[in-house]
Amino acid sequence: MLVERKDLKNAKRIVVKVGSSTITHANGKCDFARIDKLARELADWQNQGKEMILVTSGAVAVGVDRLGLPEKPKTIPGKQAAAAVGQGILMHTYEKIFAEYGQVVAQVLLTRMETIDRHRYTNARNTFMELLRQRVIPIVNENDVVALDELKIGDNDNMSALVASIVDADLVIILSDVDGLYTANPQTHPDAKLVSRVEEITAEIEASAGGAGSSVGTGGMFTKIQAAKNATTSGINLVIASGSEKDAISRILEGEEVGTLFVSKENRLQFRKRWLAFGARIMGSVTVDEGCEKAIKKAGGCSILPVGIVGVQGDFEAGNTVSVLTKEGREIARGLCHYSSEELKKIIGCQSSEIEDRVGHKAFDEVIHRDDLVILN
Ligand SMILES: Nc1ncnc2c1ncn2[C@@H]1O[C@H](COP(=O)(O)OP(=O)(O)O)[C@@H](O)[C@H]1O
Ligand SMILES: N[C@@H](CCC(=O)OP(=O)(O)O)C(=O)O
Repeated sequence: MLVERKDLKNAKRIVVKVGSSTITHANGKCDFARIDKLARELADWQNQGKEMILVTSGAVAVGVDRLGLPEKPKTIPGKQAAAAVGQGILMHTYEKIFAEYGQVVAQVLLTRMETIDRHRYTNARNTFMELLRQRVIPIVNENDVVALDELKIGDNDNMSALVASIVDADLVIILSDVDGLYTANPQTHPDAKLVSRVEEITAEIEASAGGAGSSVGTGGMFTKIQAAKNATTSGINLVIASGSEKDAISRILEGEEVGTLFVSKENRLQFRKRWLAFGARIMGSVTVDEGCEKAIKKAGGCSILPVGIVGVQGDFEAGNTVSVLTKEGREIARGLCHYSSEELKKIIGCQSSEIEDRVGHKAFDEVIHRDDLVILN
């Protein structure tokens, strides 16, 4: 069933991305009024039980201003130095303003490594989940200071889709200096029309997306379309709207027709399970006993606990995908394993309460959580 605007009211976990142009004035100084409104809206929705995550750009722009540079540096070290200066100012500003609304925030700096390396991916996910559990709003940016060129995500539009997939968000809202996707770049085509709904990202839509419209923006509409593609394929809806539009976040979450909605086609769980079943690289296997086999196969399904495991094969890391085998060696399921093969060998057949003593830490009670488990026919 295709998503309608009113369905966005049900979004529980929401990633909001703001571009440099949204939170800074044209001269690169912080736009406090805008940041204040943003923080107030996010804190208010958080108070109503939603889980909000902010992805914010602006470190370079703010750093350029603080360093008194005439323009954005062209060299990588120049940009990294500006980001190092600006990121602190950005966080200081958010921390102060969110504190006024009684909202605790956390800085999360990510690089592309967190997508490539499943161990880091899992670690990042665990940290996000813990922050959300403690009702903290994570404030995310790329770790520009250390991200090397080839290991850079490069833009926060793609970062917002990535964060949404890491935390299994329901919705991404990208706030920009433009009020959505137009049929052509509105800066060069004044008669271009706003598109309010996109069900399929066609070649024509991709062609209509040009580069950054402002001197501080990075990817323009192009990277927003890339983000929309990633999010919607992963089963996550995405809206692009204007950061200067009054109460844009609230109006979107109330189901109003604001900006452009990119509709997710796939059911998120199905997509993840499909990926697990057919896309992921199988790095090893765990053998389970009959009781465990029955438990994971019954309707609703159970997670795999250490007590049901009788064997571990291969050499894999926490976060890798593994096969689940019967004692006869038949593959009955695949799933994302929370523990490495080395750790698993220490907890075979034991109670979850013993994990910490045997492994030295306990990230999860489950070896494979049922949400990360696909049962094969
Ligand atoms: N088809 C399009 N529809 C809307 N905006 C577009 C389109 N093609 C290019 N753009 C440009 O993309 C800009 C938004 O991207 P950008 O400047 O990077 O903002 P941000 O800092 O929010 O990421 C708009 O101001 C606009 O000039
Ligand atoms: N990480 C960079 C921003 C990169 C980026 O995507 O910028 P923007 O196009 O303004 O969202 C920074 O904080 O300056």
